Amino acid sequence: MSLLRIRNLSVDFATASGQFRAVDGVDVTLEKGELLAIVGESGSGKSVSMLAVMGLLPWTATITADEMSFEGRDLTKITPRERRSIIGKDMAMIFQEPMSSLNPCFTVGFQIKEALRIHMGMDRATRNNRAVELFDQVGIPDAASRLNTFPHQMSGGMNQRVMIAMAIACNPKLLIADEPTTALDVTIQAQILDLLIRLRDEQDMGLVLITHDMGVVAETAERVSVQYAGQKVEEQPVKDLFRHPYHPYTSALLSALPERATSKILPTIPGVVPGQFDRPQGCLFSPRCQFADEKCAQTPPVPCGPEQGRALCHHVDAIEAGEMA
Ligand SMILES: Nc1ncnc2c1ncn2[C@@H]1O[C@H](COP(=O)(O)OP(=O)(O)OP(=O)(O)O)[C@@H](O)[C@H]1O
Repeated sequence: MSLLRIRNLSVDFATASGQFRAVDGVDVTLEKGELLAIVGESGSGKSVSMLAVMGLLPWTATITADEMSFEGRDLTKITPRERRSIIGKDMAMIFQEPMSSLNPCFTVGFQIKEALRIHMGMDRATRNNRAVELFDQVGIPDAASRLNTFPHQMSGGMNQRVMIAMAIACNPKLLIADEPTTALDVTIQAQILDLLIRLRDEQDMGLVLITHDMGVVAETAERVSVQYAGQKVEEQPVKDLFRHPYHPYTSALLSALPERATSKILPTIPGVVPGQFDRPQGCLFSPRCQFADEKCAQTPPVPCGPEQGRALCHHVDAIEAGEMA
């Protein structure tokens, strides 16, 4: 039984200017202890798909899925009470901006102990000991006295460690990290990623890492799912994806990596991810794809087989054969 299994997930938002499909038929499978990276540019629906799993989307969102299960439990059918007992305990999520996720009015110690009180039912002394232990575990120096500080008295990196400590406080089986290092400087980024991977190894939890950074993916993940405009366009083990991407969007993302650059100017992908009003009729990547033809513009593609990374493209074979150059 998979830890997380999602089939054909779609999310539509009701907006002042009509319905907007932010996630379109996405599948995600995660096994116990596995590290899956979800990559894609801003606006590709990475966060919304995981917020749907966590039940954290606003009322304007309509979620549909053929299956959305956690350890075999159907997340679409559980009561709000059951959901509250799972979220923050068995399933936890950390966000990009620690300062906007922590409550500025309470000390970080109060916030972590509150999670331990509600989910683990620990008494005051046990909560305090566990909070110190967690701060030590995530590398916060002088843990006991740090419990009494407010978020604004700590650096961004330390606050992100507090967020991680809170997320792992109840030994979650699944941790979703939504661009956990984007707001941090490069040296701290590496420390936070190392910390997440170490915790994954120690606690054997499933980890979903949402990022737009292919460099981070190369260093951390085991499997990669590439999302574009709300759709999954390719999925492969990380080594295979870097060696042989099948979807032109994946190839373009990889070509934009500085270490793969063949000239002084890094290649970019022209244009932007389509929004509510400029969604193409056929392949959503077609307006930006160098291989797109009339068929791509008119007809939505269906995914290829697993041997071709389930690439959502009409021309995988022809591109490989060099017929579309
Ligand atoms: N509450 C909302 N109402 C309407 N549209 C929304 C809402 N939340 C997100 N969206 C839209 O859904 C799309 C996908 O957003 P999402 O945040 O999942 O993208 P992302 O791939 O995670 O990007 P980023 O890297 O910037 O977080 C975007 O076009 C966004 O504007």
